[in-house]
Amino acid sequence: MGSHGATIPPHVLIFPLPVQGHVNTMLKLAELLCLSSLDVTFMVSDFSHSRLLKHSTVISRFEQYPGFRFESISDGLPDDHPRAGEQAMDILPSTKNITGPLFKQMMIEKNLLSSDTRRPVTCIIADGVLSFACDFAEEKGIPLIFFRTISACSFWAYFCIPELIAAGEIPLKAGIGKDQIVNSVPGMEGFLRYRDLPSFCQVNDINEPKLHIIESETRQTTRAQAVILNTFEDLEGAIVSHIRKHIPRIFTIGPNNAHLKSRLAQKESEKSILSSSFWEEDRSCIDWLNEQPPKSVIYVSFGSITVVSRDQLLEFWHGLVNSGQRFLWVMRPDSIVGEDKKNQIPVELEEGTKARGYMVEWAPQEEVLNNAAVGGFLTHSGWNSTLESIVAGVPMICWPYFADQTINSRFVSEVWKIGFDVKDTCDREIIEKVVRELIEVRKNEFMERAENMAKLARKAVSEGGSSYCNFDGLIDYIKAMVI
Ligand SMILES: O=c1ccn([C@@H]2O[C@H](COP(=O)(O)OP(=O)(O)O[C@H]3O[C@H](CO)[C@@H](O)[C@H](O)[C@H]3O)[C@@H](O)[C@H]2O)c(=O)[nH]1
Ligand SMILES: C[C@H]1CC[C@@H]2C(C(=O)O)=CO[C@@H](O)[C@@H]21
Repeated sequence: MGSHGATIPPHVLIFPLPVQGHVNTMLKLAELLCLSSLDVTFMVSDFSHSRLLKHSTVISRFEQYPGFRFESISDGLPDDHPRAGEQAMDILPSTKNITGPLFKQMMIEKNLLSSDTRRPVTCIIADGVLSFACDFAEEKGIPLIFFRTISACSFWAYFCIPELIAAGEIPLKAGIGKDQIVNSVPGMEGFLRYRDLPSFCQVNDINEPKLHIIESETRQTTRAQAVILNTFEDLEGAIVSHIRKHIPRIFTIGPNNAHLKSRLAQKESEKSILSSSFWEEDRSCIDWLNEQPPKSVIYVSFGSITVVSRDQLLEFWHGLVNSGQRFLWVMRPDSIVGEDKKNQIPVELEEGTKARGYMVEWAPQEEVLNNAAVGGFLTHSGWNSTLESIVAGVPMICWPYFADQTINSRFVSEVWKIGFDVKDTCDREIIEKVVRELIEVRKNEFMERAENMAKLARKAVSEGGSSYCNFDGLIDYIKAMVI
């Protein structure tokens, strides 16, 4: 680096779990760091990289930041692995056992990614479920910050797994139903039921590997110098204060999508939404939405991992059609599982869809949620979808599939009161009823609360807001790491 060393910025390596939701939010963090003139290397799996090259705008988007680079590495899974449904969890052992050693080898061979113009990595921001990155950082003396991409409420529930086990609250005792209130997660007494715990905690066998992987990854968060959470104080401050007793240095900087928008607006640079999709976005749905009345459409999407059986699909479909409301439904090509998936669709559903519905394989979701025609979101309660809906002021119907989603949905319905939680059922009568309630019967009440929450989210990421200030603090902290 020679005599210019002092002027060369810090170099941050960002390493997400290679899953759509994680990559989306960490790419937004990457752009935020680039806007603060830091050098950034984004480590992505070969599989995600090829998807991003094919379907997203990341390459053209990041061309404007000379300090940005991609590196790609194997996620340890075969190319034809579904990376969805039941098998989504395979990514944790595969990254630990295969990606971990490859990462170490790459970092050593590439001199910690240094070059004539770049410092060796000065700070690693790793996904909070990639503890192998922390092993490497400790060995080399590189500061490491964990970014756990889930909600604070789900992180805190995971953090309390040892207490939940010690209190005999997991696994569920024989003869006790899933509506049993759980008391070992401080701050959630009284409203958290067993069925709301993150799905990996709802085990029959205490030796279930999923439970222990997630417990171990979560507890190892304390090894980091600091932790980033994609949330904001007005939303989850009370829960974050419990976590701060164990991890004092937490930067709540979210919602990341709104934060990036706010900083870009200040710089008066590129204002469009960064697309980091692994699937081709079908923009025809925006034309369709533009022809619908204000707040009349229920948007349906279950994210990048959820799969449904044909029976479940038909229940949702009947419910939506019978509700008489308009709907835009994202049906990922790989999201229907089971032997009978090619069976014919009943005529009444085809007709109901032609009359009031529109289907795509993947949508520009943030743009959809911000379209004036959208009045509700039937979601799997992935954390990005939840925050994107909050920012857009769109109330939700939650049908959580797995992981953190089961607790996010409880917070949506019982704490923030901006939607319904229909977890564990998708009966057509229930779907029909909640869609009507959200879009018609109790529309004003839900809209008012959702719009208030959206205002708080925007305030958090505006100059002087909690997330805005915390992000400035994060940048100072990363700069102070460079000697
Ligand atoms: O048609 C679509 C559907 C989704 N998205 C985007 O894809 C992302 C999906 O993220 P998320 O809602 O978080 O769902 P998953 O992809 O399922 O996310 C995984 O990662 C999240 C963050 O850790 C967790 O909260 C989830 O439980 C986990 O399944 C969001 O940014 C959406 O805007 C699109 O752009 N178009
Ligand atoms: C595949 C799942 C393993 C854990 C990850 C996660 C988390 O707890 O950080 C949330 O949902 C999934 O994306 C990941």
